[in-house]
Amino acid sequence: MLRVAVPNKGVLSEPAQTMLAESGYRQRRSLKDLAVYDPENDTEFFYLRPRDIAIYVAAGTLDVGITGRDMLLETTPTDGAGAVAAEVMPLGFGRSSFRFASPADSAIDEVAELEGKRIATAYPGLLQRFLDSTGMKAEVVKLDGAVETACRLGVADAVCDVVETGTTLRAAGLRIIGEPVLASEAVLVRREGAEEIPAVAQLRRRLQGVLVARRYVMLDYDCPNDLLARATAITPGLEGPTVSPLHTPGWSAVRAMVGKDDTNRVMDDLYELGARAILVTSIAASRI
Ligand SMILES: Nc1ncnc2c1ncn2[C@@H]1O[C@H](COP(=O)(O)OP(=O)(O)OP(=O)(O)O)[C@@H](O)[C@H]1O
Ligand SMILES: O=P(O)(O)OC[C@H]1O[C@H](OP(=O)(O)OP(=O)(O)O)[C@H](O)[C@@H]1O
Ligand SMILES: [Mg+2]
Repeated sequence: MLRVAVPNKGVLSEPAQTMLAESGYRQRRSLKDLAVYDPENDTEFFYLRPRDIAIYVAAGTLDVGITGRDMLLETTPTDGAGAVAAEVMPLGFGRSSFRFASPADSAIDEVAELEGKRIATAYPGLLQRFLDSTGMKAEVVKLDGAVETACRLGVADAVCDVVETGTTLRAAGLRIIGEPVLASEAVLVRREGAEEIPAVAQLRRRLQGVLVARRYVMLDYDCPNDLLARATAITPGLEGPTVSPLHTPGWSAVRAMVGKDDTNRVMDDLYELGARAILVTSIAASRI
């Protein structure tokens, strides 16, 4: 049986469950469910705090888990002793960055000026690792959340926190300083060195299938044969586009996968070239 850890709360919880459901796994019906068994896939899902997930996976009590890259690194010991969890694949949601910010009216506007200052964070391990790697000395003030308020209340001179839109920072009168310490997103984690088992390989393929279905669309168009070489250079597809003859002599039908973000540019380019009947359809699921 495969045992999988899923975030039970927070911003990662719902998208993680949606992705697993789209991958064909049964998910919990009620927010109160602590675990769910999916008999069809012989897989049990455990709903745990994202901060704890890498710990269960490193211990080997659960085979794989979904958590944030920042949470994984925060809970990974750096002393080299004992088993650790490692990132297997990024999952494309829960994107955020971990970065420094200081009060907009303060004199601290560069990372180097944090030397000797008090920095509040809910990720003391990540912050300490950054300080050690740069040789900076600063006092790490460990908080549990709502870190943005720490400067206003006088317990810190700056913060190092999770930023997505920056709304929370701005509302607290803070401004970003320096480059991100880490770019994070939800990731699938597995015990480092664990042997590959078929159930994990299947889960990975299914998650990859959802990622592809989300990132690509299917593009169909009709193209005069003398333009085929140029048209298929615009839509190379993954392995290569499917080209079939149209009933009308001198024309072909072309089918290729295209990155979702590129769809309109590609359609414009094809139309200008002379392709017609350009249609886009979404992909519901895939195995690549
Ligand atoms: N606004 C956000 N947008 C995207 N990802 C975020 C956002 N806030 C947090 N995250 C990510 O979600 C993960 C877990 O954060 P979450 O807020 O769920 O846990 P927490 O802060 O430890 O717990 P809680 O907020 O329940 O006290 C982290 O990997 C973090 O990078
Ligand atoms: O840049 P933004 O889009 O504003 O998002 C970032 C905020 O979201 C998270 O807070 P959360 O709601 O998890 O509260 P917490 O600080 O108590 O963890 C994070 O800790 C930031 O505070
Ligand atoms: Mg939070």
